[in-house]
Amino acid sequence: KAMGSESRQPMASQPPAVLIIGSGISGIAAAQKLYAHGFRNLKVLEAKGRTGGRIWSQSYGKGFVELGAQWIHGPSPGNPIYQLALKYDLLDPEAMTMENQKVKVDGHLPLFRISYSSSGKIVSRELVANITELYSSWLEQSQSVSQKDCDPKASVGGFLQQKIASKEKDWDSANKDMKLALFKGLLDLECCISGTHSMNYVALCLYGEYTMLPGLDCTFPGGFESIVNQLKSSLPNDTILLNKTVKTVHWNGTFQGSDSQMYPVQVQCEDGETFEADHVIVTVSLGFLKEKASSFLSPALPPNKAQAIQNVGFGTNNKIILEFKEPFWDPDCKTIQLIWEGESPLLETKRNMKQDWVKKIPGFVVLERPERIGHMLCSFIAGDESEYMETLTDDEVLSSMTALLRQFTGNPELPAPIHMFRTKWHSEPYTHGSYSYIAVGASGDDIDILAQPLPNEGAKPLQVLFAGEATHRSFYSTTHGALLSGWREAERLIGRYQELDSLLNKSKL
Ligand SMILES: Cc1cc2nc3c(=O)[nH]c(=O)nc-3n(C[C@H](O)[C@H](O)[C@H](O)COP(=O)(O)OP(=O)(O)OC[C@H]3O[C@@H](n4cnc5c(N)ncnc54)[C@H](O)[C@@H]3O)c2cc1C
Repeated sequence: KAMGSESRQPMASQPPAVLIIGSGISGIAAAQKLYAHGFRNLKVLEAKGRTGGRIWSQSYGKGFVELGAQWIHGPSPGNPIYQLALKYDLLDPEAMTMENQKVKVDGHLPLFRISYSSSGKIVSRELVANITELYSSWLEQSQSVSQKDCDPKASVGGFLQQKIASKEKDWDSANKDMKLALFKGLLDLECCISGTHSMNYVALCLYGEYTMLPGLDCTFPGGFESIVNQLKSSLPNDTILLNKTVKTVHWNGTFQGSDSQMYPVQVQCEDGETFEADHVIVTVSLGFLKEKASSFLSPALPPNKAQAIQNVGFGTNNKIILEFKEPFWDPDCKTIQLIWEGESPLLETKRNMKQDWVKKIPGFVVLERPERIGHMLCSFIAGDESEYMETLTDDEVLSSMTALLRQFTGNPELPAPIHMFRTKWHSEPYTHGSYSYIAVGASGDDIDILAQPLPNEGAKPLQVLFAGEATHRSFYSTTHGALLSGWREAERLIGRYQELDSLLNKSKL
């Protein structure tokens, strides 16, 4: 008998077979919730040799270096990652205080602790503070643009450029160039936050759809992966199959399983192994779907879903993490800003990638817990320059970064870093970028369409379900959005079987 049909057996006598593709936080969260609700015929198929996906904590020294997600964004009661981290006691005491949870950041950029210019000078703190304040207020305005009066072709970059251009006229020539360079750096930083090449790609009308939670961002002393490991520990050991790359999800079919039962879905792996199932939850990244959607599902996705995959944006943000024998920054310094003189957000500059890719780096974050991991600076770089950086050798990146720091600190003798980590999220074939954003031309509905299961109705509904950060309308691009999307799809299945079980019980009365 085909499983998943209206007449299927209740859970207790015939557990539905559920496959989850991907062991990132969304896949693990879906598995954990389903297992907790009695789903015992459950497998997670993961292409890589590790779980966690874009949560990737590399053990180093006596601590961890985060190659993927780093901060709990908005650690407060509304953030499920934070709530779980509290439950499992995974945070430092200061991250658990009420004061921390109440801080309202509202997208305001923290002021960089020290700002160097490309001519090796320290830029006045007052100037940096003024420009950062102005920029943050415009950014806040861009988040509250009314959708009703908004031109659908407008971008956040365009909105900010207009604001800058309108102020530029009043600036005297003495520090006009420095102000423009400061704005350019802040826009480059915004590209890292949004995971895009240019803020001109990010839709203005929907910028406010992303919901920012209160709370001062915090990190996991035992690595972000400690939360994945906690959730994973509730599953039997043989639930997650690593190095199991899914090639095609065949749905709307009739496939015989090894138990001789018939199933509507068959998942075919790259190594030739097949798995039959009643339901598959696809949690692969939007980057992977953009690349592979046409062959990943058979029959192909309905046109509205294929279009939504194209419409929603997905870009690259990478980290370059440098370890120094001794810090050249002050003990209380948490961030270092780089300001490229001569750059302007109002000029479209043609880049010579080989020499100019570093110009996209807005600065550094000083990594916490140096007593465990050494003296580390982490820089971020987004967009085409970031993807170009991935093509360079480690030696090339390291020597460019050393030269960059020597130039900006004005110290040609600055010792070179002793170690470097850098990510290549665009070249990762099972991620193909970093995270999603709402691109110009997309609508919030596109995200909802991405999340819609297939088919939605009929005799065998919910064969293919979709989770992952890009399917969460207000928390896309984050770990909490990913987690909630996994729970959402698990609950969709749980609800379905509760309905069927109650129908069956009624018919027995
Ligand atoms: C550099 C960087 C910094 C970030 N910083 C933060 C941060 O500070 N805070 C925050 O909240 N978020 C941050 N994020 C975003 C966050 O990491 C992601 O939103 C979240 O981890 C995504 O989880 P997911 O389960 O949706 O996807 P993933 O973690 O990508 O999981 C999908 C899984 O599917 C697997 N897969 C793909 N294709 C196949 C296939 N064909 N067969 C089998 N398996 C497959 C992948 O290998 C992967 O393990 C950051 C991301 C990056 C890249």
